Amino acid sequence: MRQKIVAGNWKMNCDLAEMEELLGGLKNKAESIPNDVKLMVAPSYTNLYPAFQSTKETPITVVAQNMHQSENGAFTGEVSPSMLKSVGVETVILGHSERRAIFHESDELLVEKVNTALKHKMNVIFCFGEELKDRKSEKHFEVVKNQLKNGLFHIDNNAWENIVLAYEPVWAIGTGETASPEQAQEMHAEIRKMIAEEFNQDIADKVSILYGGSVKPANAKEIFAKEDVDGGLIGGASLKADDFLAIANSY
Ligand SMILES: O=C[C@H](O)COP(=O)(O)O
Repeated sequence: MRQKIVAGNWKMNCDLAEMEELLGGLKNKAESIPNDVKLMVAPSYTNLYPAFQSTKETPITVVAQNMHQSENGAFTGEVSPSMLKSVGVETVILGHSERRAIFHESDELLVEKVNTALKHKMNVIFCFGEELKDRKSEKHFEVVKNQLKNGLFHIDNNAWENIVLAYEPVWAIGTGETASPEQAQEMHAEIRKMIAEEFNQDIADKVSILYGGSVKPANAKEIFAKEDVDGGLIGGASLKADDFLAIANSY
């Protein structure tokens, strides 16, 4: 049975007071979500420790949106894996399309980040997804395969225990345009096939694959109903407690 996950990526939103209000709304009703759904939130760096403290006795897991690939050193503005772990964070999102596009994170850099995270026994939510031009030219499977091959498929078989995948077609992120449940299912099934070919069927069957891109209370149920979709990585809709909980309750 694969772990179902609904994760909120809060991106560069919420100052401390706003986050506390949002977390308060989630904590009030977090017990209402199905037991087999793991609820995660990814606040900004400055809010990680207060979020961790505030959710200690709740089913909510706090994760980081990014981290540096080095342990420490002269990297102004960066945060290392041990810094994250020291404030209670065990999971990090890597490879988000905004990191790739705006901050020029390459596959090579992601290999380093993945290795560092695994070395520190952290869990990784590895994001990838094609752009609109790739889908229009029917290169979406190829693009996704290359992102996985070049950024993630170097890991050992046993490292898969610490990996969650998040397929996020760039054209669906923050645009209001969602991949159809069929498009999501088609890609997720293909990803599992790629993993079975490169690793083995058992790994492919066990890894959770989340869908991300304009998931909302109105469309979550249909998307989550698909066989190979194991949850969602939610941006905009995770910033409203009721919407985020409604998405988690769509299972
Ligand atoms: O990490 C989350 C994704 O970028 C999806 O964002 P969105 O739900 O606002 O489209």
